[in-house]
Amino acid sequence: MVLEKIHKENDIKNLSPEELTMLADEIRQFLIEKISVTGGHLASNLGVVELTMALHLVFDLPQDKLIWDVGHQAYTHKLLTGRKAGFDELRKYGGMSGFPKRKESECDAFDTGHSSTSISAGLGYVAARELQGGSHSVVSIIGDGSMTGGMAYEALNNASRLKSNFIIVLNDNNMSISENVGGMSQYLNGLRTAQAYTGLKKGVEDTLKKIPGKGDRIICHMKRTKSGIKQLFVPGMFFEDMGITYLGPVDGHDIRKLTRILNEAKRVDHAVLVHVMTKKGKGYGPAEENPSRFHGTGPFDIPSGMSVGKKATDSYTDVFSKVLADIGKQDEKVVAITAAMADGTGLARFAKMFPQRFFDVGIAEEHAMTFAAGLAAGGMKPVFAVYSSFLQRAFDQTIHDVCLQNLPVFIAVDRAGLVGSDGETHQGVFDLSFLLEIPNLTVMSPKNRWEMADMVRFAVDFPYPVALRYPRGEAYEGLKEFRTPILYGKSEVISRESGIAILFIGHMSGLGESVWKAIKEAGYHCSLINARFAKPLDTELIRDLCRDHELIVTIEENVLAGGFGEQVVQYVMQTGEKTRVRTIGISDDYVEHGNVEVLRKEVGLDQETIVAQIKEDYLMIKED
Ligand SMILES: Cc1ncc(C[n+]2csc(CCOP(=O)(O)OP(=O)(O)O)c2C)c(N)n1
Ligand SMILES: CC(=O)[C@@H](O)[C@H](O)COP(=O)(O)O
Ligand SMILES: [Mg+2]
Repeated sequence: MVLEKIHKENDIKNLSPEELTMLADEIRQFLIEKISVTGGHLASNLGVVELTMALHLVFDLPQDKLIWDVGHQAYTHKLLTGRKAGFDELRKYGGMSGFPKRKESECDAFDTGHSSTSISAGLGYVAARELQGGSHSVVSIIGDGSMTGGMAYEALNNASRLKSNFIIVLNDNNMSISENVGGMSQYLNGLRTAQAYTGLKKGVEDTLKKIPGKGDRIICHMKRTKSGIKQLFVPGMFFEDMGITYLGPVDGHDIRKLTRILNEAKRVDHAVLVHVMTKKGKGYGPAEENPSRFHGTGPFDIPSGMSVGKKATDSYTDVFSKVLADIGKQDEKVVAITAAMADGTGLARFAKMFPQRFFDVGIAEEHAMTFAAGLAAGGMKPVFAVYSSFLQRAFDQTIHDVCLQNLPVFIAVDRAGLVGSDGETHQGVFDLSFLLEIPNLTVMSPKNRWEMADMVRFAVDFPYPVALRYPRGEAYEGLKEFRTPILYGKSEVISRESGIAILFIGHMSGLGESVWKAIKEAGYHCSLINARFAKPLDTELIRDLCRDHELIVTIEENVLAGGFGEQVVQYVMQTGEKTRVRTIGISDDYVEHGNVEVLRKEVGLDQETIVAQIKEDYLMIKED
């Protein structure tokens, strides 16, 4: 096995050309076997095996810096930098991350998880090198999907003025998670197909050259003109016109060609973009046929590609997807927007049924939010479905474009709460904090699958900005018997007693219910309340609880700072009531990757910890 010769970075440089070919095959086999067990981002990784090998052959790590965009495609990089053993524990709690992590290896130059950051980070590294007089290479590797994100263009705009080498590798597989969209994607397509005209170009150039005295001038003029024919002579004009040298396109599965072009790129004394064409899912039939399905996958059966494990009941996303599609049939004003997450958010169903009213804007959350605001101002009912952690990108637009104008945009905040194996970059644990501070915005969250359906209907018709937050995974099926209509700003009383009150928000329902049962079994009086709205707070109910409860316990899967519980604390303090409030949530830290149940226990969002805390608090209250 050639892979066994790789123990650390740069070991790959000792291999013969034949061994390199064998290594590429072995890496693919290794990734397929490991990911079929642990799950992970398979298709993107299979696509960049040779590209990563070439980068490791040409550059010296850790001195040279490789910056991976998103970072979901860095598995081969991990393998080539001595982390083979980590794949058994990939994305598990305490195990190896699925993304580059500086704390994991000095060969990981920059932490990522969200898209379109690599060119900015690379430029920062270049500026630091210039200021400190270094001579190492800096290489940002960005996919064509990530090139739809605004940050990439902001960075390119800056990169054009560089006076020293900076290499941008554009890994173009013609795919985002789903099919890539938009003008840049079309442009790259054009460059790929222009490749086919190389022979024609050469022929035209040769013929023109033969015109005595004038041929060279004509060619020169054509290269300078703005006309479309220039494309024939200067591929990558878009980049070239910005002052960024364009090299390629090159076959991303040919190690020899890749190393040659990367060495060429190293010699450029300013920013240079190397256009590499790869195949997402390369080397594994089911992933080549359906790269979207294998973009991020759970465990699967290798021969068939079928998922293994139990078929989950409907997730919150499934409920959202079905109800929205249903609403779409009745209300032609409803339009749906995604920032490149049609499958993940469940909007693919709506897209299929109402293609005219569906917009995939690319990985452009900021634009998506303002686009939704425009749609609302123009008389439509926009629903922007977005993962909680990616919504962080659109914070200003939520305030400036949506809420300041009080426009009826429905923000469907998926993956709110702990998401699990993607880790720190993807945990949706900040949205309550950054949404609750925004005037005019209503924030709600459902306790179970039925309430999810009711809330989607409520939110679509709500005439002002509204965010509906719900988690990744199976929708809770408990508390089914409680289904009172959703009333603006009103919570739902599940059990009203005295003494201790448990006030949960959204999917903390199951945990809240079990804590409530345990507290009652321990002999305490205890009320159980489903908050439903994090904003506005149901102040009437809270005031009422304060009359005969000594302790209110809030439970949320969000950071405590600025979260739901803090709003309750603040309100109770302002009323001057003596009731104590204990806030349960995530403390001031990032939560790493791992199974969600394990993570909940780690952060203290589990029955045992909460019950112990309540007993301790209550005892203290009684002693006072
Ligand atoms: C800000 C942000 N929005 C959405 C995502 C989800 N996401 C992860 S990878 C990906 C597609 C990236 O496409 P590309 O860069 O072409 O890489 P490929 O998977 O094709 O290798 C998307 C949309 C993200 N990581 N960050
Ligand atoms: C890398 C990335 O950002 C996405 O692929 C993400 O991992 C998808 O997460 P879900 O599995 O929750 O859809
Ligand atoms: Mg791509």
